Amino acid sequence: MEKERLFGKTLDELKAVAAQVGLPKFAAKQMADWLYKKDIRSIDEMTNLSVKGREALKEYYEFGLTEPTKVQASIDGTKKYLFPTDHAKFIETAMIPDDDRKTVCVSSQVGCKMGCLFCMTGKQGFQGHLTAGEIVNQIRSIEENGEVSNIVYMGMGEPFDNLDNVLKSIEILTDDWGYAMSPKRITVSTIGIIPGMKKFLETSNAHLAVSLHSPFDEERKQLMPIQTAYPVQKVLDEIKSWEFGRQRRVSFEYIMFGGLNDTPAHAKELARILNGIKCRINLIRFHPIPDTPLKSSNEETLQSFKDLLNSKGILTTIRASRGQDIYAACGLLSTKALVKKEEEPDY
Ligand SMILES: C[S@@+](CC[C@H](N)C(=O)[O-])C[C@H]1O[C@@H](n2cnc3c(N)ncnc32)[C@H](O)[C@@H]1O
Ligand code: SF4
Repeated sequence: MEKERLFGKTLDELKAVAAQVGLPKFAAKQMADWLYKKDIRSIDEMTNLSVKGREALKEYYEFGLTEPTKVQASIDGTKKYLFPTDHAKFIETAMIPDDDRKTVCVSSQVGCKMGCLFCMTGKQGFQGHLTAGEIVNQIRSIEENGEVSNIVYMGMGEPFDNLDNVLKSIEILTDDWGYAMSPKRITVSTIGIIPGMKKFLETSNAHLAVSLHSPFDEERKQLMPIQTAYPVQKVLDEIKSWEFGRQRRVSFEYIMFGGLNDTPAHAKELARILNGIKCRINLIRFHPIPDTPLKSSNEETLQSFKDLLNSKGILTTIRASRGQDIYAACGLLSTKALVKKEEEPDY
C-alpha cells in the first residue's frame, strides 16, 4: 500500500491523522512542529511522540519530503532546482539571490493549460496539479531552506487553476503552527482567473500580481487565450473592489514585446485602465522561446515606456532578468523533455 505524506498537511488534517492512528489530540500540534519548524526528515525523529504512536503512524504515513535531483547555477547566482513529482513528472524551482534577499520562485503545476503564446511552460501543455506538500517542499528541500526571505508563485503553472492546493500551501507557510511567515513576503502571480483570485483575496493576505501584457482586448486575446473567458476589464473591476496599499500590494506584470505592445499608445491606455488602483507595474524583458516571432523591446523603448507610466503617476520598474543562461528566467521553466512521451497531451 502506498503511504500518504504527512508533509503538506494542515493542522486540521493532522488532527484527523492523530485520531486515525490513536495518538492524543495534542500530537497534531507536535507533528506540525516537527514537519514545519524543525530540520528532521523522518517520523522516527519525532521523539516527543510515543514509540507506539510513531509505529502506528508509519503504518499509513511517511514524512514526505522529496530531494531535488538536479541543481544548476547561473553566473548571476540564480539557481534552478529540478524536483521529481508523482507519476514520473518533474517541476523546476528557481532561487534568486539579491543583496540580503533570497527569493524562491515556486511552481504550482506540472506544465500549464493556459496556452499563453510567449511561455515555455505553456508550450509544455498541462500534466498535473501539485499538492500543497509538493509546493512547500520546493522551499523546504533546497539548500537555502531557512534563509528564504520571499516566495513568489511565478514558476510553472497558473496558481488559481490549482486553487485549493495553492491556498493550503499559503496556510502552511503563514500560519503560526506552520512556517509562521508574514504574508507580506509572499506574492502570487495570475493571468486573472477571477473566481480563484476572489477566493485568494478573501482567504489570504499575500500580495497579488496580475499578468497584463496588453491593455487592448484583441491584442491580449492573441497573446493570452484567457482574455476570452476573463477579460482584463472584469479582472480590474474585481481588483477595484478590494483595498490595496502598504499592507497588501497589487502589481501588474507587463512583458515588453518589441513592435507589438510597447508604443506610447499602450502606455497611455494602461495608465487609463489602471486609474484608481494603488499599484505598481513591473516591466519584464521578453525571454525568447523557440519558434516564436515575438521579440523583446529594446532598452531605449523599455526606458521611455517606464518614464511615460511614471509621469502618469503609476510607479513602474523594470524587472532584472535573472538566470537566463540556465533557463531559469521568467517563463522559461519547462520540463517537457523529461515527461514520458506517452503522457504528453496533443497540442
Ligand atoms: C510563468 S508565469 C507563472 C504565473 C502565472 N501563470 C502567470 O502567468 O502570471 C510568471 C510570469 O512569467 C511571465 N512570462 C511567461 N513567459 C515569459 C517569457 N518568455 N519571457 C518573460 N516573461 C515571461 C508571465 O507572463 C508571468 O508574468
Ligand atoms: S504565462 Fe502563466 S498562465 Fe500563461 S502559460 Fe505560462 S504559466 Fe501558464
